[in-house]
Amino acid sequence: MSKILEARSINKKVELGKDNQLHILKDVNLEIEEGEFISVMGPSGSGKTTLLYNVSGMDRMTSGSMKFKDREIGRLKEEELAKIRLETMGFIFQDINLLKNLSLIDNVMFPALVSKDAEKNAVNQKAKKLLEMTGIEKLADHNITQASGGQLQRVGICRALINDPDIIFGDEPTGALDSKSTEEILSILAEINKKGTTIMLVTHDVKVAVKTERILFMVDGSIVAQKKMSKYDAQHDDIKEREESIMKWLVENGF
Ligand SMILES: Nc1ncnc2c1ncn2[C@@H]1O[C@H](COP(=O)(O)OP(=O)(O)OP(=O)(O)O)[C@@H](O)[C@H]1O
Repeated sequence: MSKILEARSINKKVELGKDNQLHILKDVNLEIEEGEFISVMGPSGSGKTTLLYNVSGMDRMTSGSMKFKDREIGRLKEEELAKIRLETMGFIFQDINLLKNLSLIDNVMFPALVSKDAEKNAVNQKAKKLLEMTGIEKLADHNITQASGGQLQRVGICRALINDPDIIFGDEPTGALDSKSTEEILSILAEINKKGTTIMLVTHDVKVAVKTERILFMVDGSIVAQKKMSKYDAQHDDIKEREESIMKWLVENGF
C-alpha cells in the first residue's frame, strides 16, 4: 500500500485579536494509506473539523508539511489547490449545500461541468449511474424540496463521486440523519471504499466509527490515540462486540 496523504507537524493558529491567538492544531502528524476507511472522533472543539479542512486543503495550515499523493500541497496557490480538490477529492457535509435552483441530477453533475472540458452527455450518463447506485434514480429530476434528508445526502455522495475522487472527506455526513438512513449511507460509503476510494470521516457517532478500520482520537488539537481494526465485514464481524471495544477504548482515552 502507498500513502495517499502525509501530514507532518501541522499547526493551525487563528488570530482572534490583539495578543489573542487560538492554537487549534498542535504539531499533528497523520498518514493515510490508499484505500483506508478512517474516522476521527473526540470531544467537541478538539479540532476534528479543522484537521479535516487542513489535510484536504480547504483551509490553510499555519505551519507544517502536507503531502497528497507525494505532492506537497501546503503552499500551493489557491487555484492549483482548488483544481486538486475538484479533480481528486470529494466532500460530504452534514449540511449538504445543494443548489436550490438545480434538479438533483444537475446538482450531481455540477462539479464535473465546472471542471475541465467535460462532455455533458457523458457526465449525465455517469450521474444517472451514481443515482442508480445510491437507489435514488427516480428522483433525478426532482428539486431539493422533494427529497428527504437521507435522499439528499445520497445526492451529496453522488456529487462527491462525480469526478472519481481518490479520497472522500466527510464532516458528520450522517449527523442529521435517522438511524435507518445512517446505516444506508454507511453501506454506500463502505461499497465505495471497497472499490478503492479512501475515506476520512469526522464523527461523534460510534455507529459510524464502528464501520471504519481506524479511529483517530483527538483532544485539544492533537491526535492522542488511534485504534486500528480490520475492515468491517458485515458477514463475519460481531458489530456489538466491535462497538463495545470502541466504547471501552474511548473511555480509556478519557472520552
Ligand atoms: N476560524 C476560526 N476562528 C476562531 N476559532 C475557530 C476557527 N475555527 C475553529 N475554531 C475553534 O477551534 C476549535 C476547534 O474547532 P473544530 O470545529 O475543529 O472542532 P471539532 O472537534 O470539529 O468540534 P465539533 O465536534 O463541535 O464540531 C473550537 O474551539 C472552534 O471554536
